[in-house]
Amino acid sequence: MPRYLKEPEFKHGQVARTGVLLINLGTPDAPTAPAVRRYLREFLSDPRVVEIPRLLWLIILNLFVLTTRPKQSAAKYQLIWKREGSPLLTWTRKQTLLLKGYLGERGGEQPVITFGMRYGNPSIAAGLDELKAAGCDKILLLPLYPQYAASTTATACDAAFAHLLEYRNQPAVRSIRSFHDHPGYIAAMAQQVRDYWMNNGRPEHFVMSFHGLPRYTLDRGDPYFCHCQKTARLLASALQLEESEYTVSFQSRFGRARWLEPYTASVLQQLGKAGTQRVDVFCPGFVADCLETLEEIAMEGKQTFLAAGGREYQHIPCLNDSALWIRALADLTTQQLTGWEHPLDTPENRLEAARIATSRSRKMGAKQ
Ligand SMILES: C=CC1=C(C)c2cc3[nH]c(cc4nc(cc5[nH]c(cc1n2)c(C)c5CCC(=O)O)C(CCC(=O)O)=C4C)c(C)c3C=C
Ligand SMILES: [Fe+2]
Ligand SMILES: [Fe+2]
Repeated sequence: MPRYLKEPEFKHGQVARTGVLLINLGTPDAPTAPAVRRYLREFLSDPRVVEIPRLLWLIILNLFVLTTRPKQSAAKYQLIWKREGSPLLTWTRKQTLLLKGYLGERGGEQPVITFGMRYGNPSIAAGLDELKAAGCDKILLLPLYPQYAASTTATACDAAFAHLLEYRNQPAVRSIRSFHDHPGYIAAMAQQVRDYWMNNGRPEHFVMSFHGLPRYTLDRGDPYFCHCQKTARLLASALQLEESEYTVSFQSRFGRARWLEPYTASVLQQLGKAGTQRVDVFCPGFVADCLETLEEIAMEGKQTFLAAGGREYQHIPCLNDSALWIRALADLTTQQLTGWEHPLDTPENRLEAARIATSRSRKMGAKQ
């Protein structure tokens, strides 16, 4: 039964607020095979992620993928797991706290900020419930994927909208579709890379590696590939790189189908074979370091490049908690919230709400 049939949700005297829900992919609860299996089951059962005929895929998923991959992936997660937990979760939590602090420093009315994960914990539903309990009647969804893909951004919004089916008193909702060309995001990445080069010297070749997608997504109209190319072009231009000095590639291929090309592993192999002295790899599509950057790029990528004959390999960390990135997040948020005032959010109504709240708490106090 939908929850709204059971619960009256209208609270008299509650002051309306604005909420921001940061959303990321999610990660297993522990680096163990059972926890990774639970996570992969939820992730890979999403029809937005694997678009092959349902029945066929559920058979493959249950008979082959979930019987072998959890153990292999858990071993990889063990290599990158931190004392506080999964890097993706800890960075997302830190970004949320820093954004709160940053907006707090700007003064004025502050939105309520929290985060939710599309798969695993804490969920998008829990994040929305938290915002609702705080009295938010306007909610901004901010999926932390710079480039739009149906398998990431769209499914994150789907999950949020699906949870709203449970509410009687729904908030107004806005969502950020992509920020692949946002000047603040590009500037933050350019600074991150420049700082790295200042401390560690410059490479002979620079690789920008994005998460891959099946090639059919491009044919079906997903803008992801084009968003990645635009991000790469803007970042290369901010770094004043010539076209011959960098390569754009796609990592994390899953399954046997053709994915977006060139594949990062092939690019690293070719660069190694060509005797490149030093390659630096940066992952603009990930705003937080995670399994795909810390294991696949920093560890596996290095092995691939060195085994092919390359000399030196560096993985440049993702934006994580860098100052310009938190500022970019604050700008993205503020730009969306500006001009979204509630028509009834007048000083008179706020005063009225405060009066109701005060008289109610006085009555409660008298009872005790
Ligand atoms: C940044 C954008 C991402 C896109 C686009 C994306 C598409 C996509 N991914 C898979 C399969 C897997 N991805 C896995 C991990 C993973 N993927 C992203 C981001 C994107 N995925 C992140 C941030 C992570 C890391 C999560 C973490 O816990 O650190 C995994 C799980 C690990 C493994 O077993 O390899 C799978 C599987 C598909 C099929 C897909 C698009 C169709
Ligand atoms: Fe992925
Ligand atoms: Fe991977």
